[in-house]
Amino acid sequence: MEGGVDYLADERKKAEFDVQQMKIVWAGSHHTFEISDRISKLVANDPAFSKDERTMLPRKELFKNTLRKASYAWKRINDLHLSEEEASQLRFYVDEPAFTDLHWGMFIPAIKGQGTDEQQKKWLPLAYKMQIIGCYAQTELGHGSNVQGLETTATFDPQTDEFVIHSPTLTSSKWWPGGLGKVSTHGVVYARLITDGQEHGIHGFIVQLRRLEDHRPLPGIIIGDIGMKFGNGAYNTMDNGVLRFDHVRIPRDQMLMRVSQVTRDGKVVQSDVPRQLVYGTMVYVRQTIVQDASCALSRAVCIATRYSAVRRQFGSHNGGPETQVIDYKTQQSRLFPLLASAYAFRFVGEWLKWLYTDVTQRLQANDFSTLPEAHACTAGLKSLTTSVTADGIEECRKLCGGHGYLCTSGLPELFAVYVPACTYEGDNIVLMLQVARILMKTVSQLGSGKLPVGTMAYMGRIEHLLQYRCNVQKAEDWLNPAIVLEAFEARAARMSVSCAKKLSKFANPEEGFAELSADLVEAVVAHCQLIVVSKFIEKLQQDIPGKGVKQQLKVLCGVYYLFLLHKHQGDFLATSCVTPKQASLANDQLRVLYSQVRPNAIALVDAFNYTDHFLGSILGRYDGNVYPKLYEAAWKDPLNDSVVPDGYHQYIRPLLKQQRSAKL
Ligand SMILES: CCC/C=C/C(=O)SCCNC(=O)CCNC(=O)[C@H](O)C(C)(C)COP(=O)([O-])OP(=O)([O-])OC[C@H]1O[C@@H](n2cnc3c(N)ncnc32)[C@H](O)[C@@H]1OP(=O)([O-])[O-]
Ligand SMILES: Cc1cc2nc3c(=O)[nH]c(=O)nc-3n(C[C@H](O)[C@H](O)[C@H](O)COP(=O)(O)OP(=O)(O)OC[C@H]3O[C@@H](n4cnc5c(N)ncnc54)[C@H](O)[C@@H]3O)c2cc1C
Repeated sequence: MEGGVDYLADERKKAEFDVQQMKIVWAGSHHTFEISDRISKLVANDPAFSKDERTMLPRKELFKNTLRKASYAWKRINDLHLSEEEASQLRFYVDEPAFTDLHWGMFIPAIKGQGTDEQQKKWLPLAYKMQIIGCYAQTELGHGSNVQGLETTATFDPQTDEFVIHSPTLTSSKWWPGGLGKVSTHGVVYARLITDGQEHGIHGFIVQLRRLEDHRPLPGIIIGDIGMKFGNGAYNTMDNGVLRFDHVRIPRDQMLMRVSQVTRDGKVVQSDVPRQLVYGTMVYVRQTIVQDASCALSRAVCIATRYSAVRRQFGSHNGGPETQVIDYKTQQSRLFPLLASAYAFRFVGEWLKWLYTDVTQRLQANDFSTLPEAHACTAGLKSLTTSVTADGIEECRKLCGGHGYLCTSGLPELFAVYVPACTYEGDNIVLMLQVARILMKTVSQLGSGKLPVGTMAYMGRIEHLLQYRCNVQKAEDWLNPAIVLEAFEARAARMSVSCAKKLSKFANPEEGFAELSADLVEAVVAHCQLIVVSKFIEKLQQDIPGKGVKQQLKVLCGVYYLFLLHKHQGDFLATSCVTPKQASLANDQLRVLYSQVRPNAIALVDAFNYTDHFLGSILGRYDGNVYPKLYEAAWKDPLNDSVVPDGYHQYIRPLLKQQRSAKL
């Protein structure tokens, strides 16, 4: 502990639950806790992983530093014989976006999901040993969301048994892929398959981009970085790239052929797996993004909560200490719902990981029935959780007042790194509209006897949900999970049915869908919030050991759903799911829950088990020793290297002199 002082020690004494057990609940199991605890400390204690000056480095130095860290991380992974799980934790705690994220997170999964057994056998060992480094090259200058609109072509040449990869227009230049700009030797490149003059849609191809001998681009390839992105440090450690092909030839067996095959004579043969598997890597990554959302949000909340307990303003009586800002009800009403959301996203992320694993096992057994559910849940939850997290990080910055705006608070960089999550892996609105299509299809099939399944199963009780009347009489009734679930189900179902009714009035359904798309997005938000609420409630039905742990989670769950109910009162009232009186009782209960969170707030963020290295924030320091450290850090800024700044003689002195002579 810094100087032996723990400014948050009193706060920690107030905790009413077993923090160590909560750490295990947060991590998911003893096993994952043990690994993340050990690896996060290993990274934190290694000066080679220091991130002190990241926001002050010019781009070239910043990038070189990232290369150094990534190569050192790889060395540590090998020297210590880390398992795949430990290695991925190590990369996570190094906490610096790098080409390795795309290599392990998209290139390898794309080959695994879309390559045949033979292709996997050939490419995966090279990738696992990092003898080749790969990226995921899908998006182009002209098209990202509209994957079917990509323009890069892969034309089969039966003479040579090769594909010719070509960028026919400027807008067909690949644009954005991470790791592409300066590092990747290979890419899974998405292109329009053409055989015998006929188009066969978008497919993935493994294309070598750089020579393995000297890293120079292969003939016919133009490649580079797309330039600086938002924020200091932040995502600029990543070499998002541009790539153009001029009739580049690759062997036929480098088309990923699990979904469709091209034969020696140029025939396209469809496998019995659905075409949508070409989108499978995106489904995988969207699922991981939901888990990442809870990490990013919890990190911001940890900083804002600790600082809110350290910071005091106003309210001193008889010379006593001023009020800790965490005791202001307005501060609690902004902070505690975010704390509750971090826990809610953790549990829904855990569930989504289970769903994804289940779907993958079914796919391997040629059962494709749950693919639409996987698509709807990953797309919807990715959108919901990233939007709330991005806004939540910014709210945490405001909760930290002026000091939150300093880079040393860690919040500006966290925000800058995080916000593109609302765009990459599918723009959040575009993904919501995907879920809207599935919701509308589900509603339209309700009369056909086909019962909705999975997270849409509640729609099967549509008659009941349309008749539903909430019977909350007093504030505490809102603590009953069954009542809450029904209210959320009825709201989501009624909003979907209302959209479906309006849609049916349009002669052209596509026109109707476009016209009503803003309403549809609101219905999807209601549906996705229901999923998160229901998974939190399900979590509470499990056996959760540890003194007071389950009770704290019940309180957080209540904060999560009652905050949503309060924020979206308009929906609940407009659909007559609750009365104004019941909405007001919900808000009364919410205030009671805030006061129950208050004494446990610091312990609830300690349960994330983040090291000071990972948090990267003076305001969020474990010991709360904020002011001396802020003061100390200011003097490390390069601007303070000299007492008189560079430029004084050139600009300041003449200015002052001129004013002096004007006065005389
Ligand atoms: C981490 C940092 C790095 C970042 C990396 C990146 O960003 S990488 C780049 C990330 N880039 C992006 O994320 C791009 C975002 N854009 C897209 O994903 C697609 O272009 C689209 C989904 C918006 C439209 O697709 P489309 O033009 O094909 O048109 P359509 O809407 O007519 O759908 C046809 C059918 O397919 C179904 N279906 C759709 N997707 C999936 C799926 N994943 N799975 C299963 N199924 C899916 C859909 O439900 C429909 O089913 P139905 O009704 O026939 O039963
Ligand atoms: C940091 C970062 C990293 C990335 N990494 C990669 C990578 O590794 N590999 C890769 O291939 N790509 C990558 N991308 C690209 C990313 O996947 C795309 O930018 C993303 O899918 C959004 O597509 P877009 O840029 O075409 O947005 P656009 O679709 O042009 O979006 C612009 C606006 O139009 C709206 N809009 C678009 N279509 C519709 C519609 N049908 N209905 C209503 N509104 C609509 C959107 O909501 C948005 O407001 C990355 C992007 C970023 C920012």
